[in-house]
This record gives sequence, structure tokens and C-alpha cells, in this order.
Amino acid sequence: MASPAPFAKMNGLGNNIIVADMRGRTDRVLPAAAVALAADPATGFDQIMAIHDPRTPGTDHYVVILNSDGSTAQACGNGMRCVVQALAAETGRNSFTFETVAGILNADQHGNGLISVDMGLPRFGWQDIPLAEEFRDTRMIELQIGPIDAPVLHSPSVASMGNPHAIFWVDQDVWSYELEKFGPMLENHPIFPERANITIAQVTASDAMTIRTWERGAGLTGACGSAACAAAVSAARTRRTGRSVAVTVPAGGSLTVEWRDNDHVIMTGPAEWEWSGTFDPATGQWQRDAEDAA
Ligand SMILES: N[C@H](CCC[C@H](N)C(=O)O)C(=O)O
Repeated sequence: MASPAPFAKMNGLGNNIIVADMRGRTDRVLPAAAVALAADPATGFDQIMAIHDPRTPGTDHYVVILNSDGSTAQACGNGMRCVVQALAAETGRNSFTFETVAGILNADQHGNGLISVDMGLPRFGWQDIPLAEEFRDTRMIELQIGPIDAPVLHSPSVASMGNPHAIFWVDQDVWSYELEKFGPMLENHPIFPERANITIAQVTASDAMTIRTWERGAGLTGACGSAACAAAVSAARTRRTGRSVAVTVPAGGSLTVEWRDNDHVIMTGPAEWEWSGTFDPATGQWQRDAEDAA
């Protein structure tokens, strides 16, 4: 059995996150451990953010992101805020540079406790997302759900925030759509060779929208930061909103997404610590710390 690693159960606006402290170790959180932790109601999570020692000079940490099905994700905005909150509480620092499989990013905790993550540059090319084939528009007119002459969902915007996203624009309340039914079909549609995060979005003002997301590898979640960013940039790009948008997420509350003139997407929101423990990164066997156990 591997030696236990500390973890914190946290959430980013209702996105259930485990922050695992893998610093000073050479092992990884194995997919089997993620699946075991996800299956246990006490530790059920959407993403594990594993903090490793830095790989590149000038960065503070290398962060590996795992979904609840054990797959790896390139980006997780809400999880990054949790990582910042945990490290800020430990070190008193409020500014960090991380490396993920998708690249290097900066994040800051503000005086009011909110955290901003620079999610980098969005990409819209079909190979970047990736899609299985080229598409002509800013939307994928080929993809629809429901009857051909009266589709329930159709013509999504597609974008990469490091990870693949499709955003379906809807006029009605986002809760009136059966995302739990359509989500798995769309996530695994052959047009998405690496699967995709599926979002339905209702624009409610030139600076506001409400979203629900079916996450690749995690299913319905209380919030998805990278989806909020993908939806915000896609809305601005198609002139549905301006470049600064408050995105309301299913768990309630909202993220602020700002698409700056330098093309960087800055996402700002809260992160919350719940409890801490230790776990075996190979098996997922875990124990809650005594100090805060009930
Ligand atoms: N919850 C995350 C997204 C996880 C991404 C993941 N589901 C994938 O791309 O596979 C967020 O806040 O951005």
C-alpha cells in the first residue's frame, strides 16, 4: 500500500472537488482510486485536483486533473480555485502559477476571498476542440437532438478551453430540458473524438446567462467553470452578450467571466473547504482527519 496522501474535500460553487496533496511524491492518483472515491457517498466528487511538485522553472506546482470516471481532464476552472484556496490558506500567498497538461496558468486570491483564474485563450478551430470533421459556421449545424423538423437542441457553439465544450443556446428555462437524457448521447457523439462537455445556456441579458452542464467523465454537476468560460466566449463571439458576463450555475450563485482584449479568459468565483483526510492514491482507501471528525 502506498503511503497516505493528505486531501481536502472542497467545492467551487457546488462543483465537488477533492484537492490531493501529492507534493514530494513520485506516484500519481490512479484512475482506480478516483473511481473508488467517487463511488463512496462521503467522498463523491466531480474532479480530483492532484497538486504535484513543479515540472517547469517559474511555476509553483504541476496539477493533474481527474474526472470521477478516472479519465484525465485538461482544464477545471472550479477545481483550480479550490487549489488556490487550499494553498493560500497554507502559505499566506495569494498569487500562484500552475502547470497542467494544457499549459501554464496564473491564479490569484483577492482580498474579498474570491479567486480569479486565467483560463488562457479559447480556441475555436475544429482540430483544436477536437471535432471529427470540419464545420463551416461558428455553430455546428449538423448536431441536433429531437425531431428533425422541430429539434429540442440544435446548432451548438463549440469551443476549447483546453478541454472540449459544446454549448446549446436555448430560449426557455435551462431546467426544462432533459440534460440527463441528452447529455450522455451528446458527450459520446462520434463528432467528438475525445468526447465533450455539454452545456445548455440561456442568455438573460447582455451581461448575464444561466447554464447547466453535463460534464465529460463526471455527468451533471453543480457548476463547471470551464463550461462557464466556453459559454461566455461563445456568447460574445456570436453577439449574444458583451465580453464580461455573470454566469449562473445549477448549484446557484454565479461566476464572473471576462474575455479580455488580450484574448485571455478570466474566471472569478468562490471556493470552499469542507473537511480534510488522508487517502491511498493507488486504491482510494481514505480516512477523515480526527480534528474535524464529528
Ligand atoms: N468542473 C470543471 C470541468 C472539468 C472538465 C471535465 N469534465 C473534462 O473536460 O473532462 C470546471 O470547473 O471547469
